Amino acid sequence: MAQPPPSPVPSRKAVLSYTAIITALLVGFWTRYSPGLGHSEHDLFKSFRANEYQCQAQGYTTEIISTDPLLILLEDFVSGEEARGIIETGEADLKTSGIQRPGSPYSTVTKDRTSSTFHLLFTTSESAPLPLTSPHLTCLLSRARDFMGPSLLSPHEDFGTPQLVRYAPGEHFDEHYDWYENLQPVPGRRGMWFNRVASFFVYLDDDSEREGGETWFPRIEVEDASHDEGEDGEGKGKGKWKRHEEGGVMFTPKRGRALFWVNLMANGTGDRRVIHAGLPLTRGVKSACNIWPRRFYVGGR
Ligand SMILES: O=C(O)CCC(=O)C(=O)O
Ligand SMILES: [Fe+2]
Repeated sequence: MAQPPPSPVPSRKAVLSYTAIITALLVGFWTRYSPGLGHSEHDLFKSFRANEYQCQAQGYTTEIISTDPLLILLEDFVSGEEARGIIETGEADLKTSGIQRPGSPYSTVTKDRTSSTFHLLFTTSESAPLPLTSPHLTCLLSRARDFMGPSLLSPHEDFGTPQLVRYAPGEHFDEHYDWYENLQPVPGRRGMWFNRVASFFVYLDDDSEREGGETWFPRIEVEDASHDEGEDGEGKGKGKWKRHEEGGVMFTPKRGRALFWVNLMANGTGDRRVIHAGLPLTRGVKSACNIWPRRFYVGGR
């Protein structure tokens, strides 16, 4: 007897295999070619936390300290509630930062400012990665994105992993750059590279006992405040910043205060003028948050 012709309807097994293959291809394509995490801070916020926490509008002020390189001082950039939430999110994971080596987040260190020779960078502070699922952090990141605007941080670029840092008395952070000497691979995205186009350094706590711990930019000069002491003797910086005796400008930590600066020059190379340090904390505690917006490059170093 003749065999019946093969059925034109694919078997159940075949349909399942096709579906599995197509899904794997789609996932692979997404992982490799999707542009950054994009609005991850908004998306994560919306999807996980919308019913639990609403971002509050935050009226902050700005003061341009330097236009070239661009360095801006922000006041009230984070609310007390957000600052407390961010500290709570990261503090259980704080670990001694220790000595950083090449390839680590701070791979570009020069202590003598004239050579680009690698020196070991020393920080005695503690640090912890901050998960993007923290609602307070996502509110801050979305404010940071709006502050930068899409020409400096395009919608498909992101903030990588923000970091909580904490200093105890005697702790400091040597002079360093936040940008990398070489482009870094974007984990999980073959062919995608990044560098830290700018930095936000946000002070998160207030400690009436605190002394020291200023953030110092030795190569950014401001007009000498001593020419204009004013009635309070605080000079033009009004207690927010002042000239360092060895040159450059240093900023006093205060909750809500933040520094924003641009790390990369127009041609994409790191700007050596934004070298900075965390001066030794002599009393109290200092907690802050690093946010490093990433510029993406496709196709290699
Ligand atoms: O502690 C400071 O004032 C600066 C810290 C810093 O620059 C960093 O963590 O990258
Ligand atoms: Fe830094």
